[in-house]
Amino acid sequence: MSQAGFVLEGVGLRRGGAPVLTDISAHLPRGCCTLVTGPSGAGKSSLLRLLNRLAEPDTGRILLDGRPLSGHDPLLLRRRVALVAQHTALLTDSVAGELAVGRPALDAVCAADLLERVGLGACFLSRSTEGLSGGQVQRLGLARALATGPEVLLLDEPTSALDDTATGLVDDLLAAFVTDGGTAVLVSHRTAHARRLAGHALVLEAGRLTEAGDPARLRYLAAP
Ligand SMILES: Nc1ncnc2c1ncn2[C@@H]1O[C@H](COP(=O)(O)OP(=O)(O)OP(=O)(O)O)[C@@H](O)[C@H]1O
Repeated sequence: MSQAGFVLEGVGLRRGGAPVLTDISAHLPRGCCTLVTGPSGAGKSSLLRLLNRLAEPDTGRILLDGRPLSGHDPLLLRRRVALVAQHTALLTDSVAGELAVGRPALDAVCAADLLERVGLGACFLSRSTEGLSGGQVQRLGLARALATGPEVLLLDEPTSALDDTATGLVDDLLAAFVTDGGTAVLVSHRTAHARRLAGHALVLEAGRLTEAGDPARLRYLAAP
């Protein structure tokens, strides 16, 4: 029987003539938050981009619920598997416009609710994107991803520009997303994330998978 969630089989990726990911085999279960951690440059963001076909592996393959990702239409896949990038690229000049990128038919009540959930508040709905702070743009990126109603959220350091209060709010939102049956893949350096959110963790070092399993048992996360 196929495994629910993502399965990576011998995945390799090269960039600029050098290996970025080498022979990664792993399971990222459905209905769970998987933390992807490891040192800077280990290949975490590159791995995330493979999961919604923003990049394609050079070797091996990735399955989602038993079906090769290469057989999924990339645009349809990205509605189900939404990426919140490390640095959100704004695509319009208004907050409402950004949310509509994710779901054009989004009504004002739902849009206001999304902004509340990420801690921006409904008052942001009438704002221009000009002048938003880094932390506000980061939360708008998360709201934009949630607007599509994704099954899977891919999150690349989603709280790197946030203070402790806003980080706690985003963590609560992610925990609720997973409790409601969603699947999350979270790239983070913060071990607090592992303790609070992750049911499973992968450690990448120099493009290789060096540990996988219960975050509480991983050597990398136990290091001071
Ligand atoms: N398009 C590219 N061309 C050349 N090298 C690349 C490209 N994309 C990624 N790399 C290299 O691949 C390696 C992994 O990058 P990646 O951004 O995936 O790491 P990361 O673990 O997410 O790092 P960080 O924690 O610093 O964000 C790095 O050495 C990076 O320079």
